[in-house]
Amino acid sequence: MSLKVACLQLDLAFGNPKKNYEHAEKKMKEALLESPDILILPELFDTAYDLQNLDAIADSEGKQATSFFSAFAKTHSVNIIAGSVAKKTKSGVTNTMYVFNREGQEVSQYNKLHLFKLMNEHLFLQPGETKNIFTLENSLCAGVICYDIRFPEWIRVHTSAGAELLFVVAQWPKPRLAHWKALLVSRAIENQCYVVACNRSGDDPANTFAGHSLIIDPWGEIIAEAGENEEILTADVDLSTVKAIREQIPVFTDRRTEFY
Ligand SMILES: O=C(O)CCC(=O)C(=O)O
Repeated sequence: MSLKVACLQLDLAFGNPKKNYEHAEKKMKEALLESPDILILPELFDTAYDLQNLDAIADSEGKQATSFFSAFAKTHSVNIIAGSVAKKTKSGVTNTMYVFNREGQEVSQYNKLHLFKLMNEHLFLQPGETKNIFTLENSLCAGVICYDIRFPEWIRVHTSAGAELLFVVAQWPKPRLAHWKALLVSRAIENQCYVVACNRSGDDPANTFAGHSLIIDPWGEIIAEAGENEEILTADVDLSTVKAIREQIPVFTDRRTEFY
């Protein structure tokens, strides 16, 4: 089965959820002109990296994200990986990915498991504790957030449970663009899965972001790559190739887990 995915590589306003929602809605409508099956937004698309002000600006219990994306998905009959949002809960703020299907139903919610100390996330955010596997269009998918891609064992937990399509949402800084590409291509090759990775563009007071959202096939070939600026990146992913490659080089059944 072939699915058209559309990564919305957005520039984000620092600490301004209202502006970011308005901009995201405009870009989501623009993306619909290409009739995608799945829209993907970047990490913390609502607040950007304004961690110091999260208490004031984070989305209380994710209510805004849930109502906005659920309605958009249903109205336009499109699946949405709603990037991630800063979700305020009684026990702190989480960096939370929401996923909605075409009917507007929430099919998954995931809190970033690995917090990135280099950008002080651990001082402002609560880490997640559960994995993120869900079904869209009868396909088993997984979703992770930015720094998570440096942990191959975490991705393997998802693909060994059957995920064939991995979504990555990020605010990955430009100085480590080479890592971004190498890590994503490696995750695709070793897990023999599609990787659809949506980064942000632009900068904030402390960082310049890399852009270069990527869509990679299960052989590790980059089938679409964005530039540095805002862009809607689309590609068709044919999930039958996952099965074919997993049969050709059966790494999942060849694993010797008794030794590791
Ligand atoms: O691992 C990296 O180099 C970047 C990670 C990051 O920016 C994040 O998780 O927000």
